[in-house]
Amino acid sequence: MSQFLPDPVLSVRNLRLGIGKRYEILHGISFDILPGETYGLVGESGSGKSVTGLAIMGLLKRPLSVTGGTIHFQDRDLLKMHPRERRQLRGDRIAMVFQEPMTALNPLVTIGRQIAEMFVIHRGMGWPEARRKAVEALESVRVPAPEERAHAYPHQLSGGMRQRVMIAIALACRPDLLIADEPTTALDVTVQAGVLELMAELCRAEGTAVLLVSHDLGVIANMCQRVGVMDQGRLVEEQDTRNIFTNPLHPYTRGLLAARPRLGSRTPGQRSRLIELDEVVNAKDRGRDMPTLITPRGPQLAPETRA
Ligand SMILES: Nc1ncnc2c1ncn2[C@@H]1O[C@H](COP(=O)(O)OP(=O)(O)OP(=O)(O)O)[C@@H](O)[C@H]1O
Repeated sequence: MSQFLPDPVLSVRNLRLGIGKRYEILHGISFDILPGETYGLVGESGSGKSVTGLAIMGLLKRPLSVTGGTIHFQDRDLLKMHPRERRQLRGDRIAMVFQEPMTALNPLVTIGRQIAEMFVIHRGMGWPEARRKAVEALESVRVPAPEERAHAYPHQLSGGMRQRVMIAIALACRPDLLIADEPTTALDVTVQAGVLELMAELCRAEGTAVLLVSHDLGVIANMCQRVGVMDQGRLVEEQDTRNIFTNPLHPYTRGLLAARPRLGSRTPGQRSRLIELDEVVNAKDRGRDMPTLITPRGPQLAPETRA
């Protein structure tokens, strides 16, 4: 790294994933994330964004496995770590927010207890103190009446509230890296912006680096300083976010931008919530606060738009 840049919190080099040796899914991708930076991974469905996040977390499931490359987290090679050490790191220094909180939360355990568990497991607190911290954590993600809500089960909350709980769990131990995989895709468009803004605000306050996986260029434009574009298991372009929208270099990126949904194609209800990407980029250029832009699930590229 240059002498002007801090050491990356995460450094992925030539990462390969496959099903056995025969079928390769990631063909050697490399990227760094700096402390406090939000780095976006964008690409159409099946391009390999989620498996990249899962590989970093050490949560790949068979038949998928890492077949080559390195993943360094604060100078430690995650792939060479003992599984026990890696488990300790997970939830503590590296945390993840998934797309669908219902699959990540335990339906049989109150949300207060699920948050408190983080403090018990990773901070060695007793339950009474951990419960108090859990209520504070609910307060920090702006869940109303946190004392009462701590006794609720996941199914008793709305989708937006459940995602806030997921964020509270993920950020409980103030991780250095948060992996957020389509954190708002399952939510109503009206709820998405609030949850994203909250996540950004909390991460900014703690200096947490974020790997944001999204198919949604609007979300990437709003949230990320740099972006990597994935296509069929390859990172085909990496740029500062503003440049990727004003000067996309790779034909695939140009296709992705050209295929983004336009305002004219939306329903009137959605239109009132949406602002064109160009407006976001222009706002960035003028150095004023960015308008909020959220788009529904992204387009699939037609084969002719590929490189
Ligand atoms: N458990 C699995 N077994 C076999 N192949 C898998 C498995 N999980 C993912 N894949 C394959 O890996 C590739 C990348 O999938 P991945 O889920 O990372 O894509 P993505 O870019 O995150 O897409 P999406 O936005 O739809 O989640 C796809 O070809 C997918 O079919």
